[in-house]
Amino acid sequence: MDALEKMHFTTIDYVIFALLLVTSMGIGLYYALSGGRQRTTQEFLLADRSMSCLPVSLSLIATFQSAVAIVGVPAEIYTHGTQYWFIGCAYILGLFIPAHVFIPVFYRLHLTSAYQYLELRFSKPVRICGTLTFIFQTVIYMGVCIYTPALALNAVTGFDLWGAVLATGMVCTLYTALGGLKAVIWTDVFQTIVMFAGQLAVIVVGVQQTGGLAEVWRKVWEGNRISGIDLNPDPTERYTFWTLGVGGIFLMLSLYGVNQAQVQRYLSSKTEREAIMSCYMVFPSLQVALALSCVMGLVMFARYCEEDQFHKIDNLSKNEMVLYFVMDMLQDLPGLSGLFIACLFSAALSTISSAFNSLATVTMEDLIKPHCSSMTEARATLLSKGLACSYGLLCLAMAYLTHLMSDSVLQAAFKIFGMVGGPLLGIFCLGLFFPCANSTGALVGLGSGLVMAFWVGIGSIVTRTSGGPAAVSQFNCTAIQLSGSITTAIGTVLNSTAVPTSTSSRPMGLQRFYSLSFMWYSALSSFTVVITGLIVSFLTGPMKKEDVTPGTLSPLLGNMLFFVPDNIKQKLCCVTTLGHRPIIQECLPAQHKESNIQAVYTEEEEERQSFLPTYHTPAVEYETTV
Ligand SMILES: CC(C)(CO)[C@@H](O)C(=O)NCCC(=O)O
Ligand code: NA
Repeated sequence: MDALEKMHFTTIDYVIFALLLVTSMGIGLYYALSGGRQRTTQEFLLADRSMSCLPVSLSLIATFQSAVAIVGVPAEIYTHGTQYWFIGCAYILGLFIPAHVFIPVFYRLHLTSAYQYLELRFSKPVRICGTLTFIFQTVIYMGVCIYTPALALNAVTGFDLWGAVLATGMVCTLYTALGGLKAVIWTDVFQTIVMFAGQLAVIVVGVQQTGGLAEVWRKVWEGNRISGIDLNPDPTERYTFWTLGVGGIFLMLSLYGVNQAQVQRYLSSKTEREAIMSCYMVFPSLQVALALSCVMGLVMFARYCEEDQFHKIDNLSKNEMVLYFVMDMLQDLPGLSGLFIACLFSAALSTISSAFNSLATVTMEDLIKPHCSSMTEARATLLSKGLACSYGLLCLAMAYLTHLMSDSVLQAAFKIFGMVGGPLLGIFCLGLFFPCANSTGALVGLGSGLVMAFWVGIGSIVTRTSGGPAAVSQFNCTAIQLSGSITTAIGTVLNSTAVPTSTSSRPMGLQRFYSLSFMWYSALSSFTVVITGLIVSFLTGPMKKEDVTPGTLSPLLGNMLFFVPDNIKQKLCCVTTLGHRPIIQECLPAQHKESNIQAVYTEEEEERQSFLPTYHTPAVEYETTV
């Protein structure tokens, strides 16, 4: 990059970028001064449980759509073709399952932190381990998120790297600490719109400058960027239909099903129905987000595939390409490059603000409150704000750590999600679907899931084998006109063979284990948790059905075991069916009868019943059957 001259921002670009920061601050201040003025933890951490589905859904997609995806996905498409786009298939089950499995249980238990569930279902130590794992995951992830846009901006425009990190970190900390979850959600809405607008603007101008849609299509087609579906079953191939469409489901579940940042948004919804609706509404928006970044990669390819353009971008790192493309193209259109920078930073801000708020929530609810039961609401709220600020500072420190690490940021994010998020997904599944799982099983399971994930994850980093070929050689669209058949033949081979092009022999033994595609990390580690958890539970004495807290098992359990005779089912998992409605029958222990940890059934019960065809029975039915 140093060889290339740095590009420059005009005043209007700076103004647009500043407007993003000022508007976000303004939203923070508005919620600091309106409503309940952020005087209770309910308002600060859960937006008074009053949100409707539209803002919640936009906020849900904003949380895990950071600058990492905005710069990472187009670079991936540019270098390897559109295979990655198949991750869109994973969104179907990846959102449907959270909506109908995780949301109902969490919402009805009236939780604040997702990890409260682990205490209700297992024990306090499990809750604390879950919380610490989440904190670990989020702290690393937010370092990558804040660093990525600053690095890209610095590489291409020479804009001060740490200045950008500091400015975004500070603004984000301030509006998060002042305005609470309401500010976080509404800034997410604003920032998501800016994000879409920025990407769309770049695509429109890009298509125009490349000579129109037909020309872009011709170039990407002849340049072999349109990948057919790759059904290669080899789990070490980085991206195939299986790693993306099936492995991706587990990734999505760990993010949209059990991650505190998302669970907190479901819980802030007015009703359970709104929470489920918001999860449904994520689907189209996430497809749009994916399509925008994939198309941007294609336009980028069309622009640089000519012989004389090729060198401009070919020697850049994957994290710098997109910004170079944007600045190169928009140089004569003042304002538009500013809009794209705003898009990049919007994506980053909306992710780290969610991180600060969810970290403050779990630290308060899971680590502090249980030990200070006498704390006043005012003190607790003040402390939560202090926590949000402290995590803001920690985020800056993490940005520095990321600086020391070098990897494609998209792969880095997926590895973090899989290595740490996967075991968390496993422990929630163990609790929801396996009544016999006990607390020891859960703890050992979580531990072994983490060990397994770190073993393969660190192994892949040390041996540099993270799943298949690192880079496919570039295809040049003019070269194809000259020797089309040869290049097409190479392309076909690349798309269909199991043999990594970079190494001549298949990795064997442990080496092969280390080269597992990172898209499988979530599935691998969550299965490890469930299987180890079950084995240890059986060895140490499975949980007795009377001891399982009501409302902590998935109501779908009965439906899923429809083929098992009722009496065995009852023995197996204390679930029985009454007509078509599964109920958790005999599990209701005497001590829970009037306990407040029983599932909460509100006046929306009726509405919910009509919304979902086969569902959990209201609390009344517990009483009649016990
Ligand atoms: C989480 C998914 C896969 C959902 O599409 C996507 O947003 C993504 O690729 N995220 C990468 C991580 C990030 O953008 O921070
Ligand atoms: Na974001």
